[in-house]
Amino acid sequence: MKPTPQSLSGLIPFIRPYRVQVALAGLFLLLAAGTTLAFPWALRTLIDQGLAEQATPEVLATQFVELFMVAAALAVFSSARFYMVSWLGEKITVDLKNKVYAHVLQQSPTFFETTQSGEVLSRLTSDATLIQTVVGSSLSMGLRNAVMGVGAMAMLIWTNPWLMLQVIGVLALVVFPSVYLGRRVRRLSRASQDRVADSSAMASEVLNAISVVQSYTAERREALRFSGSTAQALATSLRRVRARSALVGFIIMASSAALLWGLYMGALSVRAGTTTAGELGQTVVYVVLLASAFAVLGEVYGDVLRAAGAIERLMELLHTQSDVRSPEQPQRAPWPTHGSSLVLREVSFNYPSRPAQRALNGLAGEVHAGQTVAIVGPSGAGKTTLFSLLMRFYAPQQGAVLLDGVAIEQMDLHDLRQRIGVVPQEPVVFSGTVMENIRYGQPDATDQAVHAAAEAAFATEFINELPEGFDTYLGDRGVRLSGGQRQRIAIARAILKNPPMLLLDEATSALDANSERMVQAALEKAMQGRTTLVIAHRLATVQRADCIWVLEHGRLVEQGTHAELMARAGLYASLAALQFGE
Ligand SMILES: Nc1ncnc2c1ncn2[C@@H]1O[C@H](COP(=O)(O)OP(=O)(O)OP(=O)(O)O)[C@@H](O)[C@H]1O
Repeated sequence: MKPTPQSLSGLIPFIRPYRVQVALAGLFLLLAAGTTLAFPWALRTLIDQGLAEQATPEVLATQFVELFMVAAALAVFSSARFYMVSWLGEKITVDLKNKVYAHVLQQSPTFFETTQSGEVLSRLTSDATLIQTVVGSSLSMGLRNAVMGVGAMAMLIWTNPWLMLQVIGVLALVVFPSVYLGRRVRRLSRASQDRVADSSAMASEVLNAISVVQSYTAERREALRFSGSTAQALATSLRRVRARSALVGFIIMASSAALLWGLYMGALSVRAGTTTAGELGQTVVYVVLLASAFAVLGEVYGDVLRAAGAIERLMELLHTQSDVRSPEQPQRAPWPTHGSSLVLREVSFNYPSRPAQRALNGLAGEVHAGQTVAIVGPSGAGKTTLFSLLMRFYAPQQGAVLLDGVAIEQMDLHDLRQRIGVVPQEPVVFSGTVMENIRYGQPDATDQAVHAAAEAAFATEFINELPEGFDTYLGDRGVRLSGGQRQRIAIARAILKNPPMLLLDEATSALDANSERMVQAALEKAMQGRTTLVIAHRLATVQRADCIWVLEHGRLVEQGTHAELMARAGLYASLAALQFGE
C-alpha cells in the first residue's frame, strides 16, 4: 500500500481537541503571509516616490519608517505563528504516542509473537518524530507558502496579467516532472522507514540478551548482522535521498528560469517606458515569492508524504484489535471469601501459530475453593499453557473455563485478572525501589500494607539488610537480587494484591537450603485462604497438595494425592522417581 497525503486525515481525531489553537495558528499564518505580500507594495512606493529626485529627506524617512512597520508586523505575526504551530506539533505527537503506547499495552500475546517490540519502539520514536516535524513545521511552511504563492499570483495578475500568463506557463513545466519524482520519493520513504524499524528490532533483541550474546562471544557476529541490516536501510534511504535531490534541483532550476524570464520582460518594459522602476521592483519580488513558494511546496510535499507513511504505520498499530477483549456486557461473579472455584470443561487449545498441534486436548477438571492443586507432567505437556488460558491471554478453541461460576470470556478482563495472582518461575523486578516493586501488586496500598506483605513473604529480613532497606533501588541500575530473593519479592507482590486465586510456577533451579526454606514458607503463607494452582517441581509441594493433576500431551491423564498416585505406579510414579528422587 502506498502512502498518500490522504493518510494525514488519520491525525484529525488528534487535532480536534485543539480547535482554538488551530484557528489561532491559521490566523497568524494568514496575517504573516499578508504582511509578506505588503512588502513589495511598500518597496514600490519607496522606489517610485522616496527615491524620486523631488522627494525630500522627510518623505524618504517616512517611507523607511513605513517599511519598518511592515517588517515589525511580519516579525510579530511570524513568531506567533511559529509558536502556535510548533506547540500543536508537540502536543499532537505526544497525544498520538501516548495513545499508541496505551493501545499496544493492551494487545494479547499473539500480537507480540508476530510484532517485535523493537519495531513498536521504532514506530513510537522515529515515526512520531517524523510526524512532529511535519505537523510542527513543514505543514505550516507549506500552508504559508501556499497562501503567499496564491497572493503573489493574484498581485501579479492584477498588476501585470500578460507577464503572469508567461510565468505560469514556465511554472507548469515544473509541476509535471515534480509529480513524477514525488511519486518515487513516496514509494521509497515507506521502504526506508521499514528498514530502520528492522534494524532497531534486531538491536533491541540482542541488547536484551546481551549476556547470552557475550557468553557465545557473538559480539562480532551480531555487530556484522546489525551493520548488514543498517546497510540495507542506508541503501534504501540513499535511493530516497537521490530522488529527492533530483526533485529539489529540478524545482530550483525551473523556478529560477521563471524568475529570470520575468526580470527580462520587466527590464524590457522599463526601457520602453511602459513600466516604472518601482513597478519592476515590486513585480520581481512577487515573482521571487511565487517561485520560492513553489520550491518550498515541492519540498514540503516530500515531507508530507514521508509523514503520511509514518501516520499509516502508527494507525495500523492503533487499529489492530486485540483478539482477547472484555465483552460488551460483562457478567459479574461474586467475590469469593475463601478462594476461587475453577471448572475446566473439555478445554482444547492450539496456539495460533501452530494450528496442527493441540497444546491442550479436552482438558477437564475441577478445583474447589481453597484447594491447592499441584500440576505435574513432562515438558511440553501444557502446564504453562493452562495458566495462560486461565488469565485469558489466549482463548480456547473448544470448551470453557469457569472461574467463580462464570465463563471467563463473559467476565471483564480487568475483573478476571484482578482475581488471579501470579508468581512466575522467573519473577520480574522492575527498575524502581523495593517498595515500588512490591506495591506493583496494588498501587494504592499503604506503606504498612507493603511492609506486612513483605513480612508474610519472609522478605523483611533481607530487605532490611539492603543498603537503603525498602528504598533500595532494584533492577537495571540498582542492587541485583538472588533468585530466591526475587521470588520472595514476587510473592510479596502477589500477597499484597490479595487475589482469591493464585497461580504459582515453582522455580526449577535449585536454591540453597536456607533460601529454599524461606521461599517455601513464603509460598505457604501466600496460599492461605486462597485457591492455588502450582506447577510443581518440589516434593514438598506435591506432598502437601490436596490433589495432583498429571498432564500429558494436553490431557489430564491421572489425578489424586501423592500417595494414591504413587500406589498406581503410572506416569506420576515414574515422573516422581525422576524429579523428586522418590
Ligand atoms: N507461544 C507459543 N506458540 C506456539 N506454541 C507454543 C507456545 N508456547 C508453548 N507452545 C507449545 O505448546 C506446547 C505446550 O507448552 P507448555 O509451555 O504449556 O508446556 P509445559 O508443560 O509448560 O512445559 P515445560 O514444563 O517445559 O515448561 C508445547 O508443545 C510448546 O512447544
